[in-house]
Amino acid sequence: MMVNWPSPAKLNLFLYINGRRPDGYHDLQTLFQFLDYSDTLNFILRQDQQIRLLTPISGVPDEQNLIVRAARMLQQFSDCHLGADISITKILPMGGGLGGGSSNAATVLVALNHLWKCGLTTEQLCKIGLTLGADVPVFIYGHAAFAEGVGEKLQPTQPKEKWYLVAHPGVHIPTPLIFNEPELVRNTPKRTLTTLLASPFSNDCEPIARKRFPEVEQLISWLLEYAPSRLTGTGACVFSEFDTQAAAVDVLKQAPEWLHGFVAQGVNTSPLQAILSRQV
Ligand SMILES: C[C@@](CO)(OP(=O)(O)O)[C@H](O)COP(=O)(O)OP(=O)(O)OC[C@H]1O[C@@H](n2ccc(N)nc2=O)[C@H](O)[C@@H]1O
Ligand SMILES: Nc1ncnc2c1ncn2[C@@H]1O[C@H](COP(=O)(O)OP(=O)(O)O)[C@@H](O)[C@H]1O
Repeated sequence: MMVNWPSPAKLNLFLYINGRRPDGYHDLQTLFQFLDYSDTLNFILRQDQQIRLLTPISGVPDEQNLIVRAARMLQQFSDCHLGADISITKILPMGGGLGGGSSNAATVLVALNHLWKCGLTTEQLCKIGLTLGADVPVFIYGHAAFAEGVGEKLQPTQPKEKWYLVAHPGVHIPTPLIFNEPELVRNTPKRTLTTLLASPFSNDCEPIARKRFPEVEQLISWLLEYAPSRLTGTGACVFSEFDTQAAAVDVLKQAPEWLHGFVAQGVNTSPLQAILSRQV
């Protein structure tokens, strides 16, 4: 039987930038939660070592696609002699701060580690994943988490599983553009998780995204009339939080034509984790 492997989105429920490291990367404190809204991957094993992506993603050459890169990395680190034909049904907007690319890489690492019987531990997979992107480890880890460092120091948490209206302003914000911005606040003091959870949540990247991208400003201003709303990651997506699905759907129904979005629930166990535990 062919198994569908989910590759969920994430939200950064809060994101604070505490400093810049000598290598140029930024030290963060962020709260990751998954969305029950996922791309879907399928794998057909090959007896040769070829990795083929049967459903190329427009604008992303296969050699740069995190799906292909993750599979090759796993082959290298596990000394595996098998290959795979991989296909993806993509529903997550790309470059939107929902972590779709990182999530795809994580699903490939977790699924092929299982299907190829490589036997790598979660820690080993996270180490490989981190070389592909700062957000990959949390998707492998599979639990909502408070993250520090560049996102690799993870501590499980249980934020409330609210309903979200997630909206895309239609602009692409490259992650490096935000991190290279001179006006970015980089000196938010580090706080304990207990303090952070008791304080109002915000995102240090949001003021820059709103200032540089009028579409983001327009979107957040509109949503704030209805519910608490923030940027996720470095953008460009914005999420509004609701206690019920009906309340979120209701606001989406009232939205102007230019607002493109979807409604999904925040979940503390990744849909990928849920499938994996059913496999073993
Ligand atoms: C900040 C977050 C929060 O989730 O933003 P989103 O990308 O999800 O919006 C992520 O950690 C992003 O992770 P990811 O998108 O994987 O970033 P990477 O590919 O590793 O890095 C892209 C570029 O962003 C900058 N970068 C990234 C992460 C970080 N902590 N500090 C940085 O300065 C670096 O210039 C790096 O070359
Ligand atoms: N499988 C993939 N899915 C999405 N994007 C990918 C993939 N492989 C490589 N990329 C590249 O990674 C970039 C960031 O994608 P994504 O992870 O969706 O955004 P973000 O990090 O903003 O949440 C894309 O613009 C694309 O060029």
